Amino acid sequence: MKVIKFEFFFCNLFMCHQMAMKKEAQEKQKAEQRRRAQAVSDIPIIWILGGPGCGKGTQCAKIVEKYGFTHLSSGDLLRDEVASGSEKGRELQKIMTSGGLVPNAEVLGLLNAAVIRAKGTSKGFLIDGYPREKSQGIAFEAQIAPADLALYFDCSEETMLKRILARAAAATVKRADDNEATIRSRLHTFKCNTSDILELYNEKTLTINAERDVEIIFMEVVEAIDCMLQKKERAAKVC
Ligand SMILES: Nc1ncnc2c1ncn2[C@@H]1O[C@H](COP(=O)(O)OP(=O)(O)O)[C@@H](O)[C@H]1O
Repeated sequence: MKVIKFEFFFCNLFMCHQMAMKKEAQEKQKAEQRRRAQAVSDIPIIWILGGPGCGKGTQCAKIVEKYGFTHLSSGDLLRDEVASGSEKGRELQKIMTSGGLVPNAEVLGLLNAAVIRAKGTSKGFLIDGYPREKSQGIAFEAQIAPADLALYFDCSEETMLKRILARAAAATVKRADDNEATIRSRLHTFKCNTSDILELYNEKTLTINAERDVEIIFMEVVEAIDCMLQKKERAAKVC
């Protein structure tokens, strides 16, 4: 009887110890996440939203030229993974050529790694093509850092379709997803998720009419970024 009690006591002690260790590891992980988020949140983060062919790429190039920000395109990061020829890349390619969304864990992992690589020298991040779903935005802000601004390039479906078809016809290197069926599917995926994102991030989103001249659109972009940078600077002084 005594032996059983003794064993029971040690078994409980062992379990308590295991639980305490697990809790400690979880706390450490949370603290590390907070530390990383703090380090990144000093750097401006801008989400670039809009459907395929809305002109995000053109505006991102102009923003990089003016502000020297780091441009991270989720589509480019995924295409790099596909080009690496890995098993994971082959899986991703299947989803991408269907016009659907790849699992967020993959995209966020690639973005997170790219942010970590660049954060020591970056003046700001342009996160292009992300979030594509409300849940992606929530995961990004919890795991990387809050976004300071979202720019949504609003464009009609006909214009986007026309632009991508024209771009595909002129391109020397064809993208596997630039055929009419996949473009329609990409437009559909975009349409299904965007209103939820705009609703959740309404306060930090500027909707820009992307059917106009590139330079006129860029003037609006610059105004929004300058305003955000001033706000961030003022907030840093108060802290
Ligand atoms: N944030 C994301 N979440 C899930 N899938 C993504 C994301 N970004 C890109 N992708 C995948 O990569 C494909 C190409 O993305 P992208 O180059 O941004 O093209 P698009 O011109 O359609 O915006 C998308 O159709 C999708 O399959």
